Amino acid sequence: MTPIATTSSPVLQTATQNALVDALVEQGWYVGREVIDLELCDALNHELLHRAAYNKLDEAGIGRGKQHLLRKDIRGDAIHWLDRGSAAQRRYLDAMSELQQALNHALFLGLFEYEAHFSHYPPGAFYQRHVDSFRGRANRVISTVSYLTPDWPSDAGGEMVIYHPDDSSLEIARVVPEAGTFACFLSETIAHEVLPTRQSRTSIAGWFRRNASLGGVLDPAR
Ligand SMILES: O=C(O)CCC(=O)C(=O)O
Ligand SMILES: [Fe+2]
Repeated sequence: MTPIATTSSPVLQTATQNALVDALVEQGWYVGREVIDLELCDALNHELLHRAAYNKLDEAGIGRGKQHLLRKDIRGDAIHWLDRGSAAQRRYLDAMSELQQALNHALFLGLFEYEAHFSHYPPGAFYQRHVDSFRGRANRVISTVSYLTPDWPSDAGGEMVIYHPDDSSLEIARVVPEAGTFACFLSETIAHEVLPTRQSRTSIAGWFRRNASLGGVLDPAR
């Protein structure tokens, strides 16, 4: 009889974590293909598509707290914040907290929290060029994106463009949003955008944060 496996394979291999840390230090960004466990991507993808089909997503906006605005001309995705509500979410968030420890250990970043949301971009949706954190209010320190759609066709659009940290008009990478691919970059310095997608596009965007609360004013996560 085959013994039943008691441990599942790691979501992010140690070698991947090491390569990621090196790339962040050297260039401020990392992209790896086939690095997130595909079974996990599949489970997360189904959860997100189910929510999309039953209208259980919120239209995404820009800005946080009281400055939150809906701007379809800037971003067209619909989201759901991860809440540990499924085994797949828990496995993903546990892997991100392992990555948080590795980043803190190697880079002394003092990251203390991770927030993440599912994103569904319907056909035609995009997210214009932006940075995820504003200088001087560096609560979001490192951005992560995991892609969930299997077999992304080469003519489907929806790539994430990464721009040069010193020249935000200079394109340095184009990331195909295919299941298994994981991207990670410095939230304050790396501008990026999502090109218009021609088919439904699924992902999880997340941020390792530092606490930026000042003078007793609570810094809202969202
Ligand atoms: O989905 C992506 O490729 C990037 C999404 C993004 O930039 C964001 O949600 O801030
Ligand atoms: Fe972003």
